[in-house]
Amino acid sequence: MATTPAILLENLTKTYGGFPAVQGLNLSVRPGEIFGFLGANGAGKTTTMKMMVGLLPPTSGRVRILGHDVWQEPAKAKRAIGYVPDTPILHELLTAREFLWFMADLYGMSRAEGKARAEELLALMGLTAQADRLIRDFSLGMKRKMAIATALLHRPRVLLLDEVTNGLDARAAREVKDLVKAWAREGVAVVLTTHILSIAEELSDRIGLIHRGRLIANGTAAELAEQAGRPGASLEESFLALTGDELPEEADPA
Ligand SMILES: Nc1ncnc2c1ncn2[C@@H]1O[C@H](COP(=O)(O)OP(=O)(O)OP(=O)(O)O)[C@@H](O)[C@H]1O
Repeated sequence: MATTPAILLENLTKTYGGFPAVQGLNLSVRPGEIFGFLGANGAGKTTTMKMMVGLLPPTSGRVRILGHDVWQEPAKAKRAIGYVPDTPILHELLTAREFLWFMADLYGMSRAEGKARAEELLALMGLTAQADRLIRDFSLGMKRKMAIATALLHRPRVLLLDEVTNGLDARAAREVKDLVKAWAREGVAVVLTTHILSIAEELSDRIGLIHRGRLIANGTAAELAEQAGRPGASLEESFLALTGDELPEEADPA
């Protein structure tokens, strides 16, 4: 029997006042798979991510997380999702530790479980020494690490990471990339957007290219080069060729 996809997008469409930001997206991501979602500025990546998390209602189409429709069964779907937004939203007047306790409470974790998980994640993100400082006084990178820790509190099976290495120094970025690989090995499905093509190339099992709201290519970096008509090309060359002015046919959903 085929495994239920971790993430399934069916004909997902979003129109902002007549402007088609995302058009008829079909995509399936397996448990344990890392899917890199690439596209130029304004291509529709963040809009798609927000629809996947249930923050933005689609104009049409649907999103299923482990078989649960994000809009019909929001509690079941959202319990499976960890989301790191491109702009982390944190409670600036709480300390790092307090914020994680607060979020654990919102997830319905017991106080003991929440506290233990908070300590584990503070240590994982290298924030233990800063745990009693106000988030307001954190650097951009430290705030990003807090957003990652928060997304992991409830041990999600699906991780949606929007520009997750933004603001991280080289060592922290390396650590986060290694963590993403380790989570995928444990069966977590990961979708990540990034403008850094080397990150997409290193981490992704499969890469999807969104251009003007449409998924125009989908496959490994080598397959994208084939789809661009340039076998052996680098991901950068394929990206530039595929997102040039001529619109290729829409990619097959995987
Ligand atoms: N709330 C909104 N109202 C109107 N248009 C919007 C809104 N949010 C996004 N858009 C438009 O939808 C398109 C897709 O935007 P989106 O933020 O999804 O792009 P993106 O691929 O994430 O871009 P970037 O790489 O620059 O973050 C853009 O043309 C943008 O201007």
